[in-house]
Amino acid sequence: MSDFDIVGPEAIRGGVATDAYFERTEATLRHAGKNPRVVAEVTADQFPDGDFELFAGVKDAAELLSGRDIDVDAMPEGLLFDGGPVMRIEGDYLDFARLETSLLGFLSHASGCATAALEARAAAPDSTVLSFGARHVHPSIAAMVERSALVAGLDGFSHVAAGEILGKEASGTMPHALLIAFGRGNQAEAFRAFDEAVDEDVPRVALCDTYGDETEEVLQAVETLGDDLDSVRLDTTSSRRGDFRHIVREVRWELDARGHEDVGIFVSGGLGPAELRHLRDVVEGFGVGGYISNANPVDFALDIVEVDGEPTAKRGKLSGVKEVYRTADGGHHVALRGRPGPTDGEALLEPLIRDGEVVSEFDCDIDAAATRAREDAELVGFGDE
Ligand SMILES: O=P(O)(O)OC[C@H]1O[C@H](OP(=O)(O)OP(=O)(O)O)[C@H](O)[C@@H]1O
Repeated sequence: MSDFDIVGPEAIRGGVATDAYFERTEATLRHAGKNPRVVAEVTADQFPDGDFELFAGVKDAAELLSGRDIDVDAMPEGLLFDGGPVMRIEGDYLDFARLETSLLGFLSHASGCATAALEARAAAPDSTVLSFGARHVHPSIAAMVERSALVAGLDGFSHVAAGEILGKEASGTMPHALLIAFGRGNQAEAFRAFDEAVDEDVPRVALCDTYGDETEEVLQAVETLGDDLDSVRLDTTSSRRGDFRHIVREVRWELDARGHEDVGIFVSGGLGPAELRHLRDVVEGFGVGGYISNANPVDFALDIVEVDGEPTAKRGKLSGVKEVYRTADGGHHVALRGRPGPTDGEALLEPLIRDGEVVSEFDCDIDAAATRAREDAELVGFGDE
């Protein structure tokens, strides 16, 4: 026994992280002396249908595709898509055939998590929303989950190692395990020890649902930490939840009644967009886990659409090299490259790789992607009820 069952960066970069049929394809084409010049496009749906999703995973895709003798164009991370290509690769087929498996994995999974995170963001635009879902997925993809959440505009995330990769600090306060380690009836002791132990810049957020009634544990936290208490978190287990909104409002009432209007209320545990809409006016923030980390990957495919300059495609797919456009009214349009697009349309695909190098103007910054996502989501009306 040794090591974890994880496909590592070198296998991905080297193209070993591929489906076996690409190895057979390479062998067959080489045997036949064929290596056509192709254009291939990554698409989910062929035609727009009004169902937008958020594009993510481009930074890792660029890392995978760089250093190859191919040209790549892509939508920047953080734009929304609805039919037509999000990425286009042009080159000799054997230069990228075996990369399809990892390429689609990078884009599909990240875009699925980012889209779910954007649904959460849109459901509570004025609340703090944190990503808590790393615990539900394989640790090797935690940074992908947290990055996708940030691209969607979430305010933070919980995973420490992901934070080191992303250059951002993870946030979090206390689990039930801390309260249980101090023992039933000793919540005040736990809150006090936490306050003494952790750095001053860590918000004092007391978890108030471990053994007793939420209101009682909240009042214990207030009595213990006084003005140092920043917020309380209610993670009431589903079997005891009843009317969660009522519980939250009761806690708010009792805090206010004692002059603690400034103590925020955070909630977590099994929350998705519907729950966020239901609670957003009575809490300051949410921890959202599985709704984001367990999201279905987007069903991207890579299809050859041109061979040696001639349009072609498997049936069900559209032949020819395409452009996608965003119009001023938030429309998403697909048209053949070189044909007129919509008059007020902005072409969305940008050069990503030329001569094997990632083009310096292509922006893979997380914060810039989040800004794009916010603006584009507003333009296309994502999440409007
Ligand atoms: O339900 P999700 O949206 O996926 O949220 C992820 C987790 O965040 C909360 O954990 P907490 O730290 O309170 O859990 P603990 O009981 O392990 O302390 C909640 O109980 C969930 O288990």
